[in-house]
Amino acid sequence: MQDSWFNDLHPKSAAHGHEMCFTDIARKLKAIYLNSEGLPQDRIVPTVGLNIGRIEASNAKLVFWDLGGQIGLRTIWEKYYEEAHAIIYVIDASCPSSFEDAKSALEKVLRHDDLRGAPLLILANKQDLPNAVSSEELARYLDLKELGERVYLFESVSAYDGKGIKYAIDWLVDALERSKRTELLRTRAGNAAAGSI
Ligand SMILES: Nc1nc2c(ncn2[C@@H]2O[C@H](COP(=O)(O)OP(=O)(O)OP(=O)(O)O)[C@@H](O)[C@H]2O)c(=O)[nH]1
Ligand SMILES: [Mg+2]
Repeated sequence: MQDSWFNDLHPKSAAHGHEMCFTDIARKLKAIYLNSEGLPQDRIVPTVGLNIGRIEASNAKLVFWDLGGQIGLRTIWEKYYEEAHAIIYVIDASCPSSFEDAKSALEKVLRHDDLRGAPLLILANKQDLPNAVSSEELARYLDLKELGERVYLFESVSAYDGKGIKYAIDWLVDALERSKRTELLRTRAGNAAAGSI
């Protein structure tokens, strides 16, 4: 899972959960939406703190909080939940031995009260590799019981060739626009701004 970000004219956020590869996805997003390459692939290292990325997609300004997926860093994630508008969770689809861990970490994310109603985008990354499983297969492997009423999408992507990324982000922008949580967080941000005048 990685992390993400959103803020539009009215603040919008997406927290991202991630299981490897979020940073490369963020790099690809910048390449697609900002015509900028970001860091070269060989300069991307495991994320320890927080990387912040900003893009504009479908007239929404998105702010991504990219968090490290290493086990020892996951306790940091929940500090970002309350203000996140959505969750992007990136899974290395070419590495089935990591799915069990990805599943239990994601279930914990989904059980957290502070993320209630946040749309969930699960990216089955590394589709450029021949052994990667599709988003449908990944959904079957994970067999998430915690989805409840949550709006979610499993999508096959590759941070290397860009496959699926634009579709996934367009879906997320649409989900955010329809989300009650977005409304709630915007109202809260508006009230906080008014209170500080
Ligand atoms: N083949 C392939 N490799 C990828 C892809 N995305 C990321 N990688 C590689 O996978 C490794 C991990 O990528 P990162 O983007 O650092 O993963 P991360 O999720 O940010 O990792 P943490 O920061 O530790 O949470 C790097 O060696 C990347 O080059 C992809 O779509 N295809
Ligand atoms: Mg990273």
